[in-house]
Amino acid sequence: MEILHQVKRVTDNKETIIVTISEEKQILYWNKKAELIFGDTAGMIAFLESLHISEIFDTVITDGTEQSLRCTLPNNHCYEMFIFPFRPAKNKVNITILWHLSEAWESWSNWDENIFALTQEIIDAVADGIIIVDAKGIVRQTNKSYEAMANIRKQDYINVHIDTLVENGLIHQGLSPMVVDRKETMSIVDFRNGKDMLLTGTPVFGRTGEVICVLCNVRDVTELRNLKEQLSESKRLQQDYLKKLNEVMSPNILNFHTENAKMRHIVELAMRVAPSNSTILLLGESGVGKGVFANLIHQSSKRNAKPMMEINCGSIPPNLFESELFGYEAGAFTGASKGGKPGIFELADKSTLFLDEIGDLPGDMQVKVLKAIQDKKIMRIGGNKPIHVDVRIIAATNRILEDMVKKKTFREDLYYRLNVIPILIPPLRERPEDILALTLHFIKKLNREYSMNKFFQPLVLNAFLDYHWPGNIRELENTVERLLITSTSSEIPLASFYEIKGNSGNNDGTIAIPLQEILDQKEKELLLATYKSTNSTRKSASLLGLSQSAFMRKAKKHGISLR
Ligand SMILES: Nc1ncnc2c1ncn2[C@@H]1O[C@H](COP(=O)(O)OP(=O)(O)OP(=O)(O)O)[C@@H](O)[C@H]1O
Repeated sequence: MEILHQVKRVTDNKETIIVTISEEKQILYWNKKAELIFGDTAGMIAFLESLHISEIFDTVITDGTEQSLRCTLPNNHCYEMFIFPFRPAKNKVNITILWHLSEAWESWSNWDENIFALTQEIIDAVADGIIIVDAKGIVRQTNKSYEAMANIRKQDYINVHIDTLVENGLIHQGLSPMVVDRKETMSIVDFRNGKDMLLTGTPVFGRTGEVICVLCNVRDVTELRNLKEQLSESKRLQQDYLKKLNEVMSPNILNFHTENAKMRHIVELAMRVAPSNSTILLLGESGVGKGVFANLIHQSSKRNAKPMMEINCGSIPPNLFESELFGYEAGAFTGASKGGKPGIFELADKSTLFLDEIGDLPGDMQVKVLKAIQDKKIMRIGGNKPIHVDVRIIAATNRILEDMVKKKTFREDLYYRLNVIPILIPPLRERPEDILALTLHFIKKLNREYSMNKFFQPLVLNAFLDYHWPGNIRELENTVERLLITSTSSEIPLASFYEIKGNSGNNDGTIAIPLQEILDQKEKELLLATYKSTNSTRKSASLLGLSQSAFMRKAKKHGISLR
């Protein structure tokens, strides 16, 4: 006993806690530090029981070996606990327990207080959260930003082991043990206090290369994640949009072709407005592709599950207008069909109604169409209850509606109703790239349709580029078709183009027909005419003063088929 009291005297001045307990779990003595931390013997016994100490005691007594474990004492500091047997007499075993503050803490607590306070001030001034964990996994320092971010009380964290924080649900996973393990900077994203926190742990090395502590930098990335999600959402939309745009730019979809930059911008605009319900007014000369555009917009809209309804206001007899637009009830007039008939407005419900040649809409119909668009309701002829219609309007005209408004032939109020998003499609002569692209497209298409393999001589393409195409794409398409179908040879010469378009096709007279081409054409005509009349290559050759083989060679060159 005397020896123990001497030990006590020595250890009273130290950080070490020392307690000796009899086999019957009577506390035989403790040092000052133990008293300070546990308060009274009941507190100490309760603490030991919480560690299931009886089992450990049994092992120590029966095996006679020392046991050690790590635990957090009521002062919230982490200690190494050593339990070993002490035999004061034969057949008597007491248990001695020593608690040492963990080494890492010792090195921390050995810091000069002023330096420690200075570090605290520095990390408090940082906007990111900072949390310093020693190599054993015990939280040593936190800064104000971290406390605010994680909504914690400093005392719940400081000197508490990371595992205890995980157990208490204060954090989900500990980063610092992984950093200590791998000795390298690591990051994790943890969800704490309703926020996404990006934790980056950097190991701090001591002079001998051992990890002293881990400096964790914590950043609230909730906003960043939201922005990232928004960004990826907008990227997705952009991808969709680009995909759609590529689809429409690709020659196969809706047969829409363009190589012209201005047209591409117009298509982009059309794609942007397509998903909305806004009314669109397509303007441009006849044959520029207003109908194709209307289709394109409808196909790219949310209404594309139903087909687009189309009416050409320039081709409906005035007396049929109202019934075509709004329909009629059974028996509304003589000749009305029995069951009545829905008009195009009703048929276009939940879809798009394309009002082509809107400038040709008669005055009385202008009022009714305006009312239908405004009220989103129509009344069948002979009907007495309005019918709700959900219709997106696309109107088109090659007329200058402003002039018509000025001349009072087109209602101003209807004009403004329709002119919500005007899209002006330029004439073909203003987009030479399209003349070429469309010509080649139509040649390809017709060759495929008619199983032919015909082509234009390069000069024909030049002439196409020089021609002013008053009828725009429609005229171009018809011209290509006529040239291909009527030509007897596979190679279409310039002369054929002039036959259709006349020399006026050469707008400024700068393209002259090359002599060789005229001669070729004439030679071909002569060969054909002679062969048709004689039906014999030998006779034709002799009439033309050629050898038979020369005649055959020339006929082949001109694509004349010889039976
Ligand atoms: N970009 C294009 N790619 C391929 N073909 C096109 C294109 N634009 C128009 N066309 C073709 O040109 C012809 C005329 O087009 P569309 O009927 O759409 O012109 P429009 O401007 O509506 O004419 P109008 O004012 O006379 O009604 C159609 O055969 C159409 O298929």
